[in-house]
Amino acid sequence: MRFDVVTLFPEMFEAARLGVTGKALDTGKASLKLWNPRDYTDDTHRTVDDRPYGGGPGMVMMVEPLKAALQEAKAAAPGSRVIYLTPQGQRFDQMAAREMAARDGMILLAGRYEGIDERLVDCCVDEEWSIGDYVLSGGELAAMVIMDAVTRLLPGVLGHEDSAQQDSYMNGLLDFPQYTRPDALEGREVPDVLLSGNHAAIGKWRLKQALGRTWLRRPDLLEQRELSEEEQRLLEEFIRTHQG
Ligand SMILES: NC(=O)c1ccc(N[C@@H]2CC[C@@H](O)C2)nc1
Repeated sequence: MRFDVVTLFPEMFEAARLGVTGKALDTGKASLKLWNPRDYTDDTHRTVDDRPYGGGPGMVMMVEPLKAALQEAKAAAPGSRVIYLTPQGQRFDQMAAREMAARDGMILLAGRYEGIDERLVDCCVDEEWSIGDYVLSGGELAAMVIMDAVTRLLPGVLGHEDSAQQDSYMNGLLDFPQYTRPDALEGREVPDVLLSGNHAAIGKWRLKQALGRTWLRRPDLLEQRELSEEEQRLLEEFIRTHQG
């Protein structure tokens, strides 16, 4: 997976070199190259933004430096589509992460200020994506969210292969509760089943908890998900005990 990012703040992406994403970069499962539009200016002030036509607050990123940076990135990553991070984009979710993880790479365009000149979107952007209905001061954090969600799905990146599969949203349910040592803490105990070593019972308990939590917190997710006979029974059991 090749990530190319067009950004005025390449230093922000040092964060991607930590943790699971850092390991993916170190082992070559992913690569990251940063392209700064400021390096593609030709004036002494290295100008990348200007005032908006039609007036209004703030500044807009100019086409030429962005286009020049994008063209270099495209030459270096010919098969990669250009993704612009923006609240106007389609909503990113786990399904989109799975689809993107199958690609060879992507070029992520992170804007700043009030946004980018629309003619850059028209000429050079293939897809617009949003990580949620809120405004950020730049597209960089949205780009890193997508990079993280995609990288952890790449084969061999997560220590335990099926832990990505177990993740909430991978099977359309929220995650079951997790516990680790000590087994008793200020009178709060770890559920006995988890200490039993009975893996069938543990699996059933976890599925029941995932179903129950989804029912309690995100009933909308349940509506979109077919339940098997066993899942339906486990959920009904959860609801009965939940209602006391
Ligand atoms: N919700 C999101 O994914 C998102 C993406 C980008 C963003 N802000 C940038 C700054 C200027 C313009 O390029 C857009 N805010 C929110």
